[in-house]
Amino acid sequence: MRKVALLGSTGSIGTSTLDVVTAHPHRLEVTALAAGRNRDLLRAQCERFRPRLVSLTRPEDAQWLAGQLSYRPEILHGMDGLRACALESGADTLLAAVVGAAGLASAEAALRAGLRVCVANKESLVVGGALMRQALAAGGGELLPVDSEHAALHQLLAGHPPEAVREVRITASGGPFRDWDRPRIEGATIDQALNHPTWKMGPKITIDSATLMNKGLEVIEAAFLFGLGADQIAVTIHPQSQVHAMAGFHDGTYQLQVCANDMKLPIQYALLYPDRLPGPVPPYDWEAARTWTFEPPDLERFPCLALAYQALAEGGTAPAILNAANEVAVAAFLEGRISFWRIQACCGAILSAIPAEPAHTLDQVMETDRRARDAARTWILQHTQGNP
Ligand SMILES: NC(=O)C1=CN([C@@H]2O[C@H](COP(=O)(O)OP(=O)(O)OC[C@H]3O[C@@H](n4cnc5c(N)ncnc54)[C@H](OP(=O)(O)O)[C@@H]3O)[C@@H](O)[C@H]2O)C=CC1
Ligand SMILES: CC(=O)[C@@H](O)[C@H](O)COP(=O)(O)O
Ligand SMILES: [Mn+2]
Repeated sequence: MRKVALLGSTGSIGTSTLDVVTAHPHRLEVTALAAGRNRDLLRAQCERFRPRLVSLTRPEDAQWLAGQLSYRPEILHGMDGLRACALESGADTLLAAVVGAAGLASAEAALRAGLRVCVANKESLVVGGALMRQALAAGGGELLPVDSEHAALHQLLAGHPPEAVREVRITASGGPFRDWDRPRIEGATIDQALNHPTWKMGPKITIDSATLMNKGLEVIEAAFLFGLGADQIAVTIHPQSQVHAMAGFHDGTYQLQVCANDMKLPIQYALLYPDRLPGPVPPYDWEAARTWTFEPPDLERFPCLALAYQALAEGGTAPAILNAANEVAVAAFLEGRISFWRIQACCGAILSAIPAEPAHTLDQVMETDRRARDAARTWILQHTQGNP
């Protein structure tokens, strides 16, 4: 029986993870659940899964929850609560599904403690990828990707020596603006940007998909997960989201990974690895007629992808700087404070303004994250007085 601490249980990945757990009652058990502010959903999840440790962001919500439950788990809050859920619930597995850099410290701590860490929270690898790998080496546990493209690569690269691989390709749907011209993209509304063509996800990653920053973050994520250089990781636009990644070998051939666009598949892959069991998603329907198309990305209309390659090439804290600027800019866009096009402008400005340094410690990386967030907030104030 695998004992799972689930951080980010109230989100899109979190709820899909609980569907996977429900489908495998003899293999998976929840020992801890952590959420941000959605206390009503967390309360229902607690009654259903009875974790012994629970956490919410705010102390007042933790106190509220304590008065609501029909049993008495330990209820904590804040970053300490996330960390305790990872380390002190008796879990041997962490499913890291918090959104943003807020998920880094708990994922790193779980790796250092030797857990199996299943990472959906790509920002933790972008911000602290080198530190996560050090923690993995020190703890002797496992790091398994949940992001669909990286779970696909994990499957494709298994059994191939690194020297056999010429390149990997991750696919991108292209987002809702794939065939829009630049003036139209510049003025895109919040609702238009949240209208993802193929995946139902949380708001932050959905905006990242619309700018293609999601694919940029995923290029950096792949570099840390698989020890690849920027020149070995390419992006192909595939609007149907059925092929998730490709491995290209030196003889010129490719292997592709195909499955339905349902995150329960990579979640189950990571939780049950190496076992492959029937789960909540039916086998792929090859009897249905399909058309798959592939095209290169357009960096002029989607400059965030180029910024991510730039940050990966600079190395050190550059990916953390880019991620912090992006988190601030996406939040500002979702609050109607900046236009869609300013997301990339803000990210580019902050990446250029703050010099990258070698990333030695978690504290140093988080301090860089704080500085970059402050700089992004200032940039937004300076560039948007009365004009998003
Ligand atoms: N959704 C998807 O299909 C995919 C997502 N990912 C990645 O997985 C991660 C989660 O994405 P997704 O599920 O879509 O996002 P959601 O916005 O749907 O969920 C985010 C979760 O994180 C919680 N949370 C946010 N901030 C904190 C915090 N400071 N402390 C504790 N919990 C917090 C939220 O709690 P609450 O809602 O209670 O406030 C919620 O449970 C992201 O990094 C994303 O990039 C990767 C591939 C696919
Ligand atoms: C499901 C998943 O892994 C997401 O990261 C997805 O890839 C987002 O869609 P885009 O391909 O549009 O970025
Ligand atoms: Mn993905």
